[in-house]
Amino acid sequence: MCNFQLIDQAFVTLATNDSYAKGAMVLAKSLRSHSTSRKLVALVGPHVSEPFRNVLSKMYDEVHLVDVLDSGDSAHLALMKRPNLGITLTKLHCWTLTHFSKCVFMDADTLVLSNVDDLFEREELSAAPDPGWPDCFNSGVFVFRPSEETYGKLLQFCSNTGSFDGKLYVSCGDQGLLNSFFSNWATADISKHLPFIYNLSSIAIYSYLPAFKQFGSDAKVVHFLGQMKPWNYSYDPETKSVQGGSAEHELLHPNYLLKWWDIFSTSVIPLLKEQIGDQPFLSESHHGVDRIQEAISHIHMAEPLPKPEISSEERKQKWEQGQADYMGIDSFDNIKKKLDSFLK
Ligand SMILES: O=c1ccn([C@@H]2O[C@H](COP(=O)(O)OP(=O)(O)O[C@H]3O[C@H](CO)[C@@H](O)[C@H](O)[C@H]3O)[C@@H](O)[C@H]2O)c(=O)[nH]1
Ligand SMILES: [Mn+2]
Repeated sequence: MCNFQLIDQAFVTLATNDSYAKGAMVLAKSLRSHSTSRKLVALVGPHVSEPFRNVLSKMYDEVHLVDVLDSGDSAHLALMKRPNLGITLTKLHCWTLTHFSKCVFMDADTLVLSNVDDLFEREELSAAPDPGWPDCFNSGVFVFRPSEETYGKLLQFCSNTGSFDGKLYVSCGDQGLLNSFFSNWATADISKHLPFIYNLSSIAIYSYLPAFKQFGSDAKVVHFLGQMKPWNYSYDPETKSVQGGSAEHELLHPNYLLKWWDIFSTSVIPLLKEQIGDQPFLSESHHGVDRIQEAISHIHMAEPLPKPEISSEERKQKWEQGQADYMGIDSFDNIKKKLDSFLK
């Protein structure tokens, strides 16, 4: 393969805040340690703090600030019509990276377990099936060709779709949007179906354990899909153990969660320390809102904070976005209880 092709192609990710930026850092490190020959590009939103941006700049070949509110293009217009499209529109910006001929988008909550440069042999739009509805692709890993024309069409599609039904408050994830846009993915061309091992989501481990036991060791990319992200847990580097979930996190993420934390603590924390000095990086609870929650929980001493109640409509929406609360209300035990009550 000639050199030109290598610098002409890139892995692209997105982070709109410091938490997802941590994910992007681990992703970059995992791509590099499996010797990718492609460029690494991060799209960041304006809420990513400067120290985090600096670290991203060290790990990525290019870091692009995407401020949809400030873009002055049709993305801005689409946002005016549908305010909940913020992060989705930021993700769509990857199509504007036209100095590359082909790219692979990877969610910031993915982790590479072996070299996946062969993905660049695929065409737009290649992706793996979504575990929840396999006739849809999961938009956590996909191959695409940057193009102003496609970008324009996507924005057009985005601002038109849904506007006729007046439900402007309904949040619109990029996955639904991309599946509607690339609507013949399920049937048109099997070469655009990536094997599931290129986007193994934790939810599949949970729903088809025997298959995971058989094929899990072939996984090339793991995707921490859902509400609990690796950075929401805490880590003890002495014992190399992860805390914060219930026993089910063992089932949900097995060793992948440990792998994520191992990379984060050995390769990312030192870079963050250079920027912001010593901080308790081994747990998210020391940042922002969580810090306040932590302070309150100290006042109540040993009493754990009750989880905020969520309405069944909100819960349904979260399920629809692939964000079931597996550690809490949607735990295996609770689901089993519900099923048992139906079967009685
Ligand atoms: O506040 C946010 C939220 C998301 N992201 C980025 O957007 C991606 C998708 O969000 P994520 O929380 O990873 O969603 P998932 O839990 O993976 O859920 C699903 O639903 C999303 C919305 O449709 C799709 O983007 C995902 O690919 C799909 O797996 C992230 O990885 C980040 O790259 C941010 O930068 N900031
Ligand atoms: Mn994801």
